[in-house]
Amino acid sequence: MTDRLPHEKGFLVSWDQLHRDARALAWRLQGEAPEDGWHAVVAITRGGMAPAMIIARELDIRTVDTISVKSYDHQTQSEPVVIKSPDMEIVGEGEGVLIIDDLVDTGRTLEVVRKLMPKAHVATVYAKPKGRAQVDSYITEVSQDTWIFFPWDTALQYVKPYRAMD
Ligand SMILES: O=P(O)(O)OC[C@H]1O[C@H](OP(=O)(O)OP(=O)(O)O)[C@H](O)[C@@H]1O
Ligand code: HPA
Ligand SMILES: [Mg+2]
Repeated sequence: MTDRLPHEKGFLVSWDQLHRDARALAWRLQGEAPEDGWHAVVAITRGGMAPAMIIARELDIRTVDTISVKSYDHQTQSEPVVIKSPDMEIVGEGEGVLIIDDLVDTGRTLEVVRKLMPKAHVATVYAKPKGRAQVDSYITEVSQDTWIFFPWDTALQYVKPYRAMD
């Protein structure tokens, strides 16, 4: 995290916006489905779980699994590691499988996930330029110096009127 902050810009995503963007992604993925459809969704925990649920609902996919990737600080470990895998008997090499995450930033998380399921279709709701090549589908691109604030990390709060800040 320390190498990513501070960011010049902040992009605040509300639950409503996330729902709409995840549904837009589901619509796109429906159009990209193989002939016999997508048969499973794998959410990258934790941020991928909310969009994965919305997409699984829209595409009527009942087989939903998770993969957990832990990213370490540069100084302690340079490679993110998989600390929980999906059921490999179900996902195989990833054929007909959708891998969902909330966003791709540097692409390091997806690099590890792709190694495990090289034939899967990888989709994120948001994408930054550095990691874009790691995703097959996404909805909204933001610049590399933008930090995306997700609704589960934020809260509505009172703000002072402009005049009170003089
Ligand atoms: O493209 P990258 O540079 O690898 O970054 C993107 C990943 O980082 C965030 O997850 P994080 O590891 O912070 O965990 P979380 O989903 O549990 O919040 C985000 O949800 C992506 O999974
Ligand atoms: O822009 C971001 N927002 C939230 N989590 C993240 N993890 C990597 N980049 C981001
Ligand atoms: Mg994540």
